[in-house]
Amino acid sequence: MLEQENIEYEKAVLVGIITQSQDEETSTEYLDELEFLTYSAGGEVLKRFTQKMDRPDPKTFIGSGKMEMVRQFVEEHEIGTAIFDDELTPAQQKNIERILKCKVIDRTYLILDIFSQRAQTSYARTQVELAQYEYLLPRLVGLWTHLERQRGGIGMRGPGETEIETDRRIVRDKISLLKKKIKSIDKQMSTQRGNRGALVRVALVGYTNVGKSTLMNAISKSDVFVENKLFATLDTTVRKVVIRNLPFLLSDTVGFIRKLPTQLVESFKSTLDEVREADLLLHVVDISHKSFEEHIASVNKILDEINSADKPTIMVFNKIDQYKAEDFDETDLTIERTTANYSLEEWQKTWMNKLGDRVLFISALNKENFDELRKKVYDAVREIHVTRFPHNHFLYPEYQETVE
Ligand SMILES: Nc1nc2c(ncn2[C@@H]2O[C@H](COP(=O)(O)OP(=O)(O)OP(=O)(O)O)[C@@H](O)[C@H]2O)c(=O)[nH]1
Ligand SMILES: [Mg+2]
Repeated sequence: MLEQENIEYEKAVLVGIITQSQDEETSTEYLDELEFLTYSAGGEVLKRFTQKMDRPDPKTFIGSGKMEMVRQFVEEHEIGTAIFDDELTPAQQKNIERILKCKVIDRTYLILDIFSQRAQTSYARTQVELAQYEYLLPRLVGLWTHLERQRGGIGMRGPGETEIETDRRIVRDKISLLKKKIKSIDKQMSTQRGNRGALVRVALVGYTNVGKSTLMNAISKSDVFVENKLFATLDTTVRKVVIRNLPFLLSDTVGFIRKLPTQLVESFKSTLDEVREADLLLHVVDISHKSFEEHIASVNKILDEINSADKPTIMVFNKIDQYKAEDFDETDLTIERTTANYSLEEWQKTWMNKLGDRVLFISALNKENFDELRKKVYDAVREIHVTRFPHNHFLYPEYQETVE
Protein backbone atom coordinates (compact mmCIF):
# COMPACT_ATOMS: atom_id res chain seq x y z
CA MET A 1 0.00 0.00 0.00
CA LEU A 2 2.72 2.46 0.95
CA GLU A 3 4.95 1.33 -1.93
CA GLN A 4 2.13 2.16 -4.25
CA GLU A 5 2.09 5.71 -2.95
CA ASN A 6 5.86 6.13 -3.11
CA ILE A 7 6.73 9.17 -5.13
CA GLU A 8 9.79 9.74 -7.22
CA TYR A 9 9.50 13.07 -8.85
CA GLU A 10 11.63 15.87 -10.02
CA LYS A 11 9.48 18.48 -11.67
CA ALA A 12 6.72 19.97 -9.54
CA VAL A 13 4.31 22.88 -9.40
CA LEU A 14 2.98 24.49 -6.23
CA VAL A 15 -0.61 25.55 -5.67
CA GLY A 16 -1.80 27.84 -2.89
CA ILE A 17 -4.64 30.21 -2.20
CA ILE A 18 -4.87 33.73 -0.88
CA THR A 19 -7.77 34.26 1.50
CA GLN A 20 -8.89 36.89 3.96
CA SER A 21 -7.11 35.15 6.81
CA GLN A 22 -4.10 34.32 4.65
CA ASP A 23 -2.99 37.43 2.79
CA GLU A 24 -0.63 37.58 -0.13
CA GLU A 25 2.48 38.02 2.00
CA THR A 26 1.64 35.09 4.26
CA SER A 27 0.80 32.98 1.27
CA THR A 28 4.17 33.81 -0.31
CA GLU A 29 5.94 32.84 2.90
CA TYR A 30 4.09 29.54 3.05
CA LEU A 31 4.90 28.81 -0.57
CA ASP A 32 8.57 29.70 -0.01
CA GLU A 33 8.61 27.13 2.73
CA LEU A 34 6.72 24.62 0.59
CA GLU A 35 9.31 25.10 -2.14
CA PHE A 36 12.10 24.44 0.36
CA LEU A 37 10.25 21.34 1.51
CA THR A 38 9.93 20.20 -2.12
CA TYR A 39 13.62 20.72 -2.63
CA SER A 40 14.35 18.80 0.58
CA ALA A 41 12.27 15.93 -0.77
CA GLY A 42 14.25 15.91 -4.01
CA GLY A 43 11.96 17.96 -6.21
CA GLU A 44 12.27 21.07 -8.30
CA VAL A 45 9.53 23.69 -8.49
CA LEU A 46 8.92 25.00 -12.00
CA LYS A 47 6.00 27.27 -11.23
CA ARG A 48 3.70 28.49 -8.48
CA PHE A 49 0.00 29.03 -8.95
CA THR A 50 -2.03 31.12 -6.52
CA GLN A 51 -5.62 32.20 -6.53
CA LYS A 52 -7.53 34.72 -4.46
CA MET A 53 -10.68 33.18 -3.05
CA ASP A 54 -12.99 33.44 -0.06
CA ARG A 55 -12.71 29.77 0.68
CA PRO A 56 -11.30 26.74 -1.12
CA ASP A 57 -13.53 25.04 -3.66
CA PRO A 58 -14.90 21.89 -1.99
CA LYS A 59 -14.49 19.86 -5.18
CA THR A 60 -11.20 20.99 -6.67
CA PHE A 61 -9.69 23.36 -4.08
CA ILE A 62 -9.04 26.10 -6.69
CA GLY A 63 -11.49 27.31 -9.32
CA SER A 64 -11.95 25.60 -12.67
CA GLY A 65 -10.37 28.39 -14.76
CA LYS A 66 -7.21 28.37 -12.66
CA MET A 67 -7.20 24.61 -12.68
CA GLU A 68 -7.21 24.62 -16.47
CA MET A 69 -4.09 26.83 -16.43
CA VAL A 70 -2.40 24.39 -14.10
CA ARG A 71 -3.46 21.48 -16.31
CA GLN A 72 -1.98 23.08 -19.41
CA PHE A 73 1.29 23.82 -17.67
CA VAL A 74 1.47 20.30 -16.26
CA GLU A 75 0.93 18.82 -19.69
CA GLU A 76 3.34 21.14 -21.48
CA HIS A 77 6.20 20.69 -19.04
CA GLU A 78 5.59 17.05 -18.14
CA ILE A 79 5.15 17.90 -14.48
CA GLY A 80 5.11 14.83 -12.27
CA THR A 81 3.63 16.30 -9.10
CA ALA A 82 1.31 19.10 -8.11
CA ILE A 83 1.81 20.08 -4.49
CA PHE A 84 -0.94 21.88 -2.58
CA ASP A 85 -0.04 23.94 0.47
CA ASP A 86 -3.10 22.98 2.46
CA GLU A 87 -4.47 19.61 3.39
CA LEU A 88 -6.75 18.25 0.65
CA THR A 89 -9.79 16.15 1.37
CA PRO A 90 -9.67 12.68 -0.18
CA ALA A 91 -12.39 13.75 -2.62
CA GLN A 92 -10.51 16.89 -3.70
CA GLN A 93 -7.34 14.90 -4.22
CA LYS A 94 -9.19 12.39 -6.37
CA ASN A 95 -10.92 15.05 -8.47
CA ILE A 96 -7.76 17.04 -9.04
CA GLU A 97 -5.77 13.97 -10.04
CA ARG A 98 -8.41 13.18 -12.58
CA ILE A 99 -8.05 16.63 -14.13
CA LEU A 100 -4.29 17.12 -13.94
CA LYS A 101 -3.37 13.50 -14.68
CA CYS A 102 -0.34 13.75 -12.44
CA LYS A 103 0.38 12.97 -8.82
CA VAL A 104 -1.38 15.30 -6.42
CA ILE A 105 -0.10 15.65 -2.88
CA ASP A 106 -0.45 18.09 -0.01
CA ARG A 107 1.98 19.59 2.49
CA THR A 108 1.38 16.87 5.08
CA TYR A 109 2.14 14.14 2.60
CA LEU A 110 5.27 15.96 1.46
CA ILE A 111 6.55 16.23 5.03
CA LEU A 112 5.80 12.55 5.61
CA ASP A 113 7.74 11.76 2.45
CA ILE A 114 10.80 13.71 3.60
CA PHE A 115 10.62 12.00 6.95
CA SER A 116 10.50 8.58 5.35
CA GLN A 117 13.50 9.44 3.18
CA ARG A 118 15.45 10.67 6.18
CA ALA A 119 14.58 8.00 8.72
CA GLN A 120 17.83 6.19 9.51
CA THR A 121 17.18 3.98 12.49
CA SER A 122 14.53 1.32 12.65
CA TYR A 123 12.93 3.34 15.42
CA ALA A 124 12.54 6.44 13.26
CA ARG A 125 11.34 4.31 10.36
CA THR A 126 8.69 2.69 12.52
CA GLN A 127 7.46 6.07 13.70
CA VAL A 128 7.26 7.45 10.17
CA GLU A 129 5.51 4.36 8.90
CA LEU A 130 2.93 4.68 11.63
CA ALA A 131 2.31 8.30 10.67
CA GLN A 132 1.98 7.34 7.01
CA TYR A 133 -0.56 4.63 7.70
CA GLU A 134 -2.56 6.99 9.88
CA TYR A 135 -2.56 9.53 7.09
CA LEU A 136 -3.65 6.82 4.70
CA LEU A 137 -6.50 5.33 6.67
CA PRO A 138 -9.18 7.97 6.04
CA ARG A 139 -8.03 8.19 2.43
CA LEU A 140 -8.48 4.57 1.50
CA VAL A 141 -11.63 5.25 -0.46
CA GLY A 142 -9.65 7.59 -2.67
CA LEU A 143 -6.93 5.04 -3.17
CA TRP A 144 -9.33 2.43 -4.36
CA THR A 145 -10.51 4.76 -7.05
CA HIS A 146 -6.99 4.78 -8.46
CA LEU A 147 -7.22 1.03 -8.82
CA GLU A 148 -10.60 1.32 -10.41
CA ARG A 149 -9.14 3.64 -13.00
CA GLN A 150 -6.21 1.38 -13.69
CA ARG A 151 -8.48 -1.54 -14.27
CA GLY A 152 -10.46 0.45 -16.81
CA GLY A 153 -14.11 1.04 -16.09
CA ILE A 154 -16.29 -0.59 -18.72
CA GLY A 155 -17.81 -3.83 -17.65
CA MET A 156 -15.61 -3.87 -14.57
CA ARG A 157 -17.26 -3.74 -11.22
CA GLY A 158 -15.54 -1.23 -8.98
CA PRO A 159 -14.23 -2.44 -5.67
CA GLY A 160 -17.10 -3.08 -3.33
CA GLU A 161 -17.50 -1.92 0.22
CA THR A 162 -16.22 -5.27 1.47
CA GLU A 163 -12.91 -4.83 -0.30
CA ILE A 164 -12.49 -1.32 1.08
CA GLU A 165 -13.33 -2.71 4.51
CA THR A 166 -10.76 -5.50 4.11
CA ASP A 167 -8.20 -2.94 3.10
CA ARG A 168 -9.03 -0.72 6.05
CA ARG A 169 -8.72 -3.67 8.35
CA ILE A 170 -5.28 -4.52 7.00
CA VAL A 171 -4.14 -0.95 7.59
CA ARG A 172 -5.68 -0.89 11.07
CA ASP A 173 -3.89 -4.14 11.93
CA LYS A 174 -0.65 -2.68 10.64
CA ILE A 175 -1.17 0.43 12.78
CA SER A 176 -1.71 -1.52 15.96
CA LEU A 177 1.33 -3.69 15.16
CA LEU A 178 3.52 -0.63 14.67
CA LYS A 179 2.20 0.90 17.88
CA LYS A 180 3.16 -2.26 19.75
CA LYS A 181 6.62 -2.20 18.22
CA ILE A 182 7.10 1.43 19.22
CA LYS A 183 5.92 0.70 22.73
CA SER A 184 8.51 -2.01 23.19
CA ILE A 185 11.34 0.20 21.84
CA ASP A 186 10.04 2.96 24.11
CA LYS A 187 10.52 0.77 27.11
CA GLN A 188 14.14 0.11 26.18
CA MET A 189 14.76 3.76 25.53
CA SER A 190 13.22 4.92 28.75
CA THR A 191 15.39 2.40 30.62
CA GLN A 192 18.40 3.78 28.77
CA ARG A 193 17.40 7.30 29.70
CA GLY A 194 16.97 6.15 33.30
CA ASN A 195 20.48 4.68 33.26
CA ARG A 196 21.94 8.03 32.44
CA GLY A 197 21.68 8.85 36.11
CA ALA A 198 20.93 12.16 37.59
CA LEU A 199 22.86 14.37 35.20
CA VAL A 200 21.08 17.57 34.21
CA ARG A 201 19.52 17.25 30.78
CA VAL A 202 19.59 20.03 28.24
CA ALA A 203 17.68 19.77 24.95
CA LEU A 204 18.14 21.78 21.78
CA VAL A 205 14.76 22.65 20.32
CA GLY A 206 13.68 24.88 17.47
CA TYR A 207 12.30 25.22 14.00
CA THR A 208 13.84 23.06 11.31
CA ASN A 209 17.09 24.28 9.70
CA VAL A 210 17.89 26.88 12.38
CA GLY A 211 21.26 25.32 13.25
CA LYS A 212 20.55 22.98 16.17
CA SER A 213 22.87 20.25 14.91
CA THR A 214 25.57 22.76 14.02
CA LEU A 215 25.40 24.09 17.57
CA MET A 216 25.37 20.55 18.98
CA ASN A 217 28.55 19.75 17.04
CA ALA A 218 30.19 22.99 18.08
CA ILE A 219 29.48 22.52 21.78
CA SER A 220 29.97 18.80 22.11
CA LYS A 221 32.57 18.14 19.43
CA SER A 222 30.26 15.48 18.01
CA ASP A 223 29.54 14.80 14.40
CA VAL A 224 25.83 15.15 13.80
CA PHE A 225 24.62 15.42 10.21
CA VAL A 226 24.15 19.05 9.15
CA GLU A 227 22.57 20.09 5.90
CA ASN A 228 20.85 23.09 4.40
CA LYS A 229 17.63 21.19 3.90
CA LEU A 230 14.57 20.83 6.07
CA PHE A 231 14.53 17.95 8.53
CA ALA A 232 18.18 16.95 8.30
CA THR A 233 17.86 15.43 11.76
CA LEU A 234 15.22 12.87 12.66
CA ASP A 235 16.90 10.80 15.31
CA THR A 236 17.93 12.06 18.67
CA THR A 237 21.60 12.34 19.55
CA VAL A 238 22.67 12.69 23.16
CA ARG A 239 26.18 13.72 24.25
CA LYS A 240 27.77 14.34 27.56
CA VAL A 241 29.17 17.84 27.68
CA VAL A 242 31.39 19.38 30.33
CA ILE A 243 31.67 23.14 30.75
CA ARG A 244 34.48 23.97 33.16
CA ASN A 245 33.97 21.04 35.52
CA LEU A 246 30.22 20.80 35.28
CA PRO A 247 28.89 17.81 33.33
CA PHE A 248 25.46 17.64 31.72
CA LEU A 249 23.69 15.85 28.86
CA LEU A 250 22.92 17.68 25.65
CA SER A 251 20.46 16.30 23.12
CA ASP A 252 19.76 17.28 19.53
CA THR A 253 16.50 16.21 17.97
CA VAL A 254 13.99 16.65 15.18
CA GLY A 255 13.13 20.22 14.17
CA PHE A 256 9.63 21.65 14.24
CA ILE A 257 7.62 23.22 11.44
CA ARG A 258 4.31 25.06 11.26
CA LYS A 259 1.34 22.99 10.22
CA LEU A 260 3.26 19.95 11.46
CA PRO A 261 1.04 16.99 10.65
CA THR A 262 -0.68 15.84 13.83
CA GLN A 263 0.09 12.25 12.88
CA LEU A 264 3.77 13.11 13.08
CA VAL A 265 3.63 14.86 16.44
CA GLU A 266 1.71 11.85 17.67
CA SER A 267 4.09 9.21 16.30
CA PHE A 268 7.20 11.15 17.23
CA LYS A 269 5.98 11.51 20.81
CA SER A 270 8.74 9.20 22.01
CA THR A 271 11.46 11.08 20.16
CA LEU A 272 10.04 14.17 21.76
CA ASP A 273 10.32 12.50 25.17
CA GLU A 274 13.88 13.74 25.13
CA VAL A 275 12.43 17.26 25.14
CA ARG A 276 9.71 16.40 27.63
CA GLU A 277 12.22 15.01 30.10
CA ALA A 278 14.73 17.82 29.70
CA ASP A 279 15.52 20.13 32.63
CA LEU A 280 16.54 23.01 30.41
CA LEU A 281 15.71 23.96 26.83
CA LEU A 282 17.93 25.84 24.42
CA HIS A 283 15.39 27.26 21.99
CA VAL A 284 17.43 27.94 18.85
CA VAL A 285 16.11 30.57 16.44
CA ASP A 286 17.39 31.51 12.98
CA ILE A 287 17.28 35.27 13.37
CA SER A 288 18.34 35.76 9.75
CA HIS A 289 15.06 34.22 8.56
CA LYS A 290 12.42 36.85 7.89
CA SER A 291 9.70 34.75 9.51
CA PHE A 292 11.64 34.00 12.67
CA GLU A 293 8.94 35.37 14.94
CA GLU A 294 6.36 33.02 13.43
CA HIS A 295 8.85 30.20 13.80
CA ILE A 296 9.13 30.92 17.52
CA ALA A 297 5.33 30.89 17.82
CA SER A 298 5.07 27.53 16.02
CA VAL A 299 7.75 26.01 18.23
CA ASN A 300 6.07 27.32 21.37
CA LYS A 301 2.77 25.88 20.22
CA ILE A 302 4.27 22.43 19.79
CA LEU A 303 6.12 22.70 23.10
CA ASP A 304 2.78 23.45 24.65
CA GLU A 305 1.25 20.38 23.00
CA ILE A 306 3.89 18.17 24.60
CA ASN A 307 3.54 19.90 27.97
CA SER A 308 6.99 21.44 27.87
CA ALA A 309 6.19 25.11 27.54
CA ASP A 310 7.01 25.94 31.15
CA LYS A 311 10.53 24.58 31.26
CA PRO A 312 13.47 26.88 31.96
CA THR A 313 14.52 28.09 28.53
CA ILE A 314 17.38 30.04 27.03
CA MET A 315 16.49 31.71 23.74
CA VAL A 316 19.45 31.31 21.41
CA PHE A 317 19.28 33.64 18.40
CA ASN A 318 21.58 32.01 15.88
CA LYS A 319 23.05 32.96 12.49
CA ILE A 320 23.84 36.54 13.51
CA ASP A 321 26.61 36.44 10.89
CA GLN A 322 23.90 36.19 8.26
CA TYR A 323 21.49 38.75 9.73
CA LYS A 324 20.86 41.74 7.51
CA ALA A 325 18.40 44.51 8.16
CA GLU A 326 16.59 45.75 5.10
CA ASP A 327 17.72 49.17 3.99
CA PHE A 328 15.37 51.95 4.94
CA ASP A 329 15.08 55.06 2.87
CA GLU A 330 14.35 57.90 5.32
CA THR A 331 13.56 60.32 2.53
CA ASP A 332 10.79 58.16 1.08
CA LEU A 333 7.69 59.19 2.99
CA THR A 334 5.48 56.58 1.36
CA ILE A 335 7.00 53.68 3.24
CA GLU A 336 6.96 52.99 6.92
CA ARG A 337 9.82 51.55 8.83
CA THR A 338 9.09 47.97 9.92
CA THR A 339 10.85 45.29 11.97
CA ALA A 340 12.53 44.20 8.74
CA ASN A 341 14.58 47.39 9.03
CA TYR A 342 15.65 46.72 12.63
CA SER A 343 19.26 46.28 13.52
CA LEU A 344 20.16 43.53 15.98
CA GLU A 345 20.54 46.17 18.69
CA GLU A 346 17.03 47.42 18.00
CA TRP A 347 15.66 43.90 18.14
CA GLN A 348 17.21 43.46 21.55
CA LYS A 349 15.11 46.36 22.81
CA THR A 350 11.82 44.81 21.69
CA TRP A 351 9.97 41.94 23.38
CA MET A 352 13.33 40.21 23.54
CA ASN A 353 14.24 42.60 26.32
CA LYS A 354 11.51 41.09 28.48
CA LEU A 355 13.19 37.70 28.31
CA GLY A 356 15.74 38.99 30.82
CA ASP A 357 19.21 37.53 30.73
CA ARG A 358 18.12 34.22 29.24
CA VAL A 359 18.85 35.45 25.73
CA LEU A 360 21.83 34.89 23.50
CA PHE A 361 22.94 36.10 20.09
CA ILE A 362 25.40 33.75 18.45
CA SER A 363 26.71 32.29 15.26
CA ALA A 364 27.05 28.54 15.60
CA LEU A 365 28.90 28.47 12.30
CA ASN A 366 31.60 30.97 13.28
CA LYS A 367 31.47 30.15 16.99
CA GLU A 368 30.73 33.80 17.64
CA ASN A 369 29.81 34.77 21.21
CA PHE A 370 30.53 31.28 22.52
CA ASP A 371 32.02 32.62 25.77
CA GLU A 372 28.67 34.10 26.68
CA LEU A 373 26.94 30.92 25.51
CA ARG A 374 29.12 28.80 27.78
CA LYS A 375 28.57 31.13 30.70
CA LYS A 376 24.78 31.24 30.35
CA VAL A 377 24.46 27.51 29.86
CA TYR A 378 26.82 26.87 32.78
CA ASP A 379 24.85 29.16 35.08
CA ALA A 380 21.50 27.67 34.09
CA VAL A 381 22.72 24.08 34.44
CA ARG A 382 24.39 24.88 37.73
CA GLU A 383 21.18 26.36 39.08
CA ILE A 384 19.39 23.08 38.39
CA HIS A 385 22.32 20.97 39.52
CA VAL A 386 22.66 22.53 42.95
CA THR A 387 18.97 22.15 43.73
CA ARG A 388 19.34 18.49 42.89
CA PHE A 389 22.58 17.96 44.83
CA PRO A 390 22.67 20.64 47.53
CA HIS A 391 25.75 19.06 49.11
CA ASN A 392 27.59 19.51 45.82
CA HIS A 393 27.19 23.23 45.91
CA PHE A 394 30.79 24.08 46.67
CA LEU A 395 31.99 21.98 43.74
CA TYR A 396 30.38 24.28 41.24
CA PRO A 397 31.14 27.90 42.00
CA GLU A 398 29.82 30.84 40.01
CA TYR A 399 31.11 30.83 36.47
CA GLN A 400 33.33 33.88 37.08
CA GLU A 401 35.12 32.15 39.93
CA THR A 402 35.95 29.05 37.92
CA VAL A 403 39.14 28.71 36.01
CA GLU A 404 39.55 27.02 32.67
N1 LIG B 1 25.28 31.51 8.25
C1 LIG B 1 25.07 30.60 9.19
N2 LIG B 1 24.61 29.38 8.85
C2 LIG B 1 24.40 28.48 9.84
C3 LIG B 1 24.65 28.78 11.21
N3 LIG B 1 24.33 27.69 11.94
C4 LIG B 1 23.91 26.74 11.06
N4 LIG B 1 23.95 27.21 9.79
C5 LIG B 1 23.57 26.49 8.54
O1 LIG B 1 22.17 26.23 8.57
C6 LIG B 1 21.87 25.01 7.93
C7 LIG B 1 21.08 24.10 8.86
O2 LIG B 1 21.89 23.71 9.94
P1 LIG B 1 21.54 22.43 10.85
O3 LIG B 1 22.52 22.45 11.98
O4 LIG B 1 21.45 21.20 10.03
O5 LIG B 1 20.09 22.85 11.36
P2 LIG B 1 19.08 22.00 12.27
O6 LIG B 1 18.38 22.98 13.14
O7 LIG B 1 19.80 20.89 12.93
O8 LIG B 1 18.08 21.48 11.13
P3 LIG B 1 17.10 20.18 11.17
O9 LIG B 1 17.87 19.02 11.69
O10 LIG B 1 16.75 20.05 9.72
O11 LIG B 1 15.93 20.56 12.01
C8 LIG B 1 23.23 24.41 7.52
O12 LIG B 1 23.46 24.73 6.18
C9 LIG B 1 24.20 25.13 8.44
O13 LIG B 1 25.50 25.20 7.90
C10 LIG B 1 25.15 30.09 11.54
O14 LIG B 1 25.42 30.45 12.68
N5 LIG B 1 25.33 30.95 10.49
MG1 LIG C 1 19.52 18.89 12.79
